[in-house]
Amino acid sequence: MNPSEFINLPPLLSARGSVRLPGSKSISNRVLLLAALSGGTTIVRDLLRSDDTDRMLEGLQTLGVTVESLGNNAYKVTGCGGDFPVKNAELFLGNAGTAFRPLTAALALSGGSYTLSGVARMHERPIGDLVDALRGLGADIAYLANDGFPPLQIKPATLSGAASVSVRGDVSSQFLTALLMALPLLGRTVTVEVIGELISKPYIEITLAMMARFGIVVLRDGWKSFTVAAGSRYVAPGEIYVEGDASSASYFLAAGAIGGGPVRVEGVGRGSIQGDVRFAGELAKMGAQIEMGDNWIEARAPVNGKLQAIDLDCNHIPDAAMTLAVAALFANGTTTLRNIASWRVKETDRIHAMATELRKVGALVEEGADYIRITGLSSEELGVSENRSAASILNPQSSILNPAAGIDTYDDHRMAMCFSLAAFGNAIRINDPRCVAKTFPDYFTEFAKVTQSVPVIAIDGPSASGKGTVAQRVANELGFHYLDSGALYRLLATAAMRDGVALDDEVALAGLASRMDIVFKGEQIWLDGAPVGDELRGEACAAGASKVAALHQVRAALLAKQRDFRKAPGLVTDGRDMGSVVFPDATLKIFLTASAQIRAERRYKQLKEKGMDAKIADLLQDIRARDERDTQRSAAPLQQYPDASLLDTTTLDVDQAVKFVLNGYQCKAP
Ligand SMILES: Nc1ncnc2c1ncn2[C@@H]1O[C@H](COP(=O)(O)OP(=O)(O)O)[C@@H](O)[C@H]1O
Ligand SMILES: Nc1ccn([C@@H]2O[C@H](COP(=O)(O)OP(=O)(O)O)[C@@H](O)[C@H]2O)c(=O)n1
Repeated sequence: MNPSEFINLPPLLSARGSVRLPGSKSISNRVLLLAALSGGTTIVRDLLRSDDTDRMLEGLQTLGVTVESLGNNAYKVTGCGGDFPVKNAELFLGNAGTAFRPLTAALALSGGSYTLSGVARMHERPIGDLVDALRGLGADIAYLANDGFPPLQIKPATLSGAASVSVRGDVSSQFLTALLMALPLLGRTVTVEVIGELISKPYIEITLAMMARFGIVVLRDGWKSFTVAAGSRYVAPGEIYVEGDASSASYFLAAGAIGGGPVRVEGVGRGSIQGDVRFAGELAKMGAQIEMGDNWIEARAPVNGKLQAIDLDCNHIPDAAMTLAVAALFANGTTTLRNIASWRVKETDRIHAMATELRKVGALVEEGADYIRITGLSSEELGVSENRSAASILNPQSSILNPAAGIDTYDDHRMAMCFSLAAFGNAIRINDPRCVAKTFPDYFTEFAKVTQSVPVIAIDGPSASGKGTVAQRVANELGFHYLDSGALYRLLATAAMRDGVALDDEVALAGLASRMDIVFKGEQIWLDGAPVGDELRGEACAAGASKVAALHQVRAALLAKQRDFRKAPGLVTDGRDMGSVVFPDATLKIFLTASAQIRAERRYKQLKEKGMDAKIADLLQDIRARDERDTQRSAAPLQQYPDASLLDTTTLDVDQAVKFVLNGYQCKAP
């Protein structure tokens, strides 16, 4: 993990498309262990390849189990019938709870000497309740650091023959899962009594369903006790398919609900054994339109475009509930997610992490021991009309996120994936995005495929080529916002001259650039509370602008200010580096030019119309000087980049130029 890495997500306009989900982590790791504990071979298809499943695969291989890759996420596991060939081993299991807990139980009952360790966070995640239960069966397990926490030392033991064992169910359901999966190794009847209210019950359903696929029927009394009968042995099912990950589905379904949709996930559906498919039903309670087939689910925005807050007990969807917390940003009202105490002992303290990061994007959040309450930004507060899409409800200007700071992800894959949804409100930076490798290494690529960012038309070119005129006309035609980026450099030159800052004092100019308070109101521009007059359009100001624009720190200081203009439904912008630096992912890039002579004549006419004095020869000289400076500087020089279309207006009128851009956009628009 490299916390200094980040991914910048552009502001998103809509979501549409379909995603084939990676295999479920919970099912993958259970299947691998059960296949290893079985007699015979199992072909596992659609296995998830991720950090957590890699830890389980490595662990099993270290224990002498043969696992062969068949390609295309298929593996052949040759089971050892519960008797691991390697009797002395050290296992490192990263932060994979679904590997650590079940392996602890299986190894404790298997008669070898093993140490199990993980990353620092794994050593903070409690395991005492499982160890206590295993000790109740006679297992010899010692804590190598702190009591109740990994790392662990397991030694061969004389097992006690106890007919029943109890385990707490209210901290992590993985303790019960681990015990149940290991009990058939004892070869006698044992009953597990659950103490306390069992949390995350759907994960126990997955455990029972998987054990059944491997030939073991667990007798149960509701959620209170579970019995594995004498003579139960795991039998390899031959071939088994891993379902798509239902928790991973939640991000895409929420994207469909927030960004219009339809977004379809393939790999889970009505026939799924994973509890997290019930997330779709909870999203429907927020107003989303949901359709479901045996092996797919599809989500769209509510009919009226607005998600509604909910008050929900999330015991049945502990992981996917995190997605609801971020969806709550886009809902009217206050959402309360209850019964989520288990969030506190996951990859990180998820209640605290979620609260901290949601506040960064402007939400009002209340954090409790086992609940979180989130108030997003309602359309009433923002004056958004009824028929706008849900994505427009979160007004980007209301966001208090400092893009340079970004969203922290706490080495928690779900934090990273959840917060990608916040980009429906505003551009967002996600720190350490590679933590998604825990369960979904290609997440951001897949997310980009089904989301459409707010479109940008970037028009770059030399002075007086007609960029501003064409850009404004195109913006009007499309109903998009318009940014005259040159105005920012002109305003900086104006402010510098006003404050007596030298036009080559890079540090002072960069400071001034980041402090400037700029408001565009139609044709009128305000700088630090005062309207700016026609002097902004004069060549003296333009020459000053071109000088300050050559300074790297100035350009860096103005970068975020320019990107802030990218708002739904779209942006048309003109300048020198719009397509190359400021909006490199622009939908359409145009390099607009004309001969220097024509440009000087146009500028002359333009200045005359404004009643300003000028001479064509002087203007031609100024334009050439500026062209030279703008193209030769090292910071974001003016150039026609290969991905920009050339539009030479020397012999074109404005209407023709506008048509060229509109046609180009129509061909590229999402
Ligand atoms: N294709 C064109 N043909 C003729 N005149 C144009 C054309 N495009 C723009 N103009 C005129 O040239 C002048 C300079 O255009 P402007 O948009 O200010 O250029 P820039 O933003 O590139 O400096 C404006 O008065 C505009 O009406
Ligand atoms: N994106 C931009 C826009 C303007 N600029 C600088 O700011 C100066 C004035 O820009 P402008 O767009 O207002 O100038 P004109 O093209 O309208 O003459 C340019 O000569 C550039 O040096 C820039 O460097 N990058």
